[in-house]
Amino acid sequence: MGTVVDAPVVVAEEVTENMLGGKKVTVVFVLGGPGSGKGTQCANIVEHFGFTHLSAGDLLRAEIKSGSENGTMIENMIKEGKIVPSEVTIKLLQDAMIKSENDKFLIDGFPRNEENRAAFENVTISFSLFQTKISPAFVLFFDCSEEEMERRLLGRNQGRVDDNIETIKKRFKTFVESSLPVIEHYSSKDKVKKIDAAKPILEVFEDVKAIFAPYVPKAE
Ligand SMILES: Nc1ncnc2c1ncn2[C@@H]1O[C@H](COP(=O)(O)OP(=O)(O)OP(=O)(O)O)[C@@H](O)[C@H]1O
Ligand SMILES: O=c1ccn([C@@H]2O[C@H](COP(=O)(O)O)[C@@H](O)[C@H]2O)c(=O)[nH]1
Repeated sequence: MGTVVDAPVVVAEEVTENMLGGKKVTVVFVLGGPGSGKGTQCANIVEHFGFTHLSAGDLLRAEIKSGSENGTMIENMIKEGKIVPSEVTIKLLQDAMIKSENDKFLIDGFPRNEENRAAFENVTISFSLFQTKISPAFVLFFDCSEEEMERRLLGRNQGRVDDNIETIKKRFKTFVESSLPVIEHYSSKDKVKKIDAAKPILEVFEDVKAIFAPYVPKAE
């Protein structure tokens, strides 16, 4: 039998807030039901306010395409409207944030349940003798009726495996049971900015613009 050696204890000199890959990051969570218009509005925010858009769903779909060992599991979860284990999604998000040269991120469609939220906020990222925790500046919540969201998803026509009525119903159920509690959590901390997402795209963006006004990029 070999000798058992304890893992070295690394004592962090400092625990910082929202430091990642040597930069101070601003994170906005973009939440709302399936088809509420999160991706559409994130594209507008990127263009006007210089954020980088990280869609958790897009990262998971890219992971399937890449032939990763998690691909089949992720695809099955998406087809069932279920939530992929936190560690998989958080690793994809963190890697994308570290790789990016930007320091302002829209995290779209995550956290999807309380476990996602706690895992993301409690994860301690260590580099050198520093440790960091990341929490959102605020949560942008797109509020829309299921009737309208269903109409939009059935008309989206992007060939997604989950834009069929059977999976859409499951996604709505997951949203109500698992994702709304996340929004309630941040609401209790006064961090939620709610948008009426049933309005036409340009009108929704007018409301979004008012919220992002403090983030206008500096002129070069
Ligand atoms: N305000 C709006 N009014 C009408 N149609 C909209 C509006 N916003 C988005 N759409 C359309 O609805 C569909 C879904 O929008 P989008 O993909 O932005 O939603 P999402 O919330 O990101 O969805 P998912 O969570 O499924 O990825 C798209 O076809 C989009 O063009
Ligand atoms: O954090 C996440 C984000 C997404 N999923 C799974 O992907 C699909 C599609 O997500 P969209 O945001 O609509 O692109 C979603 O229904 C989940 O199955 C996830 O598990 N975790």
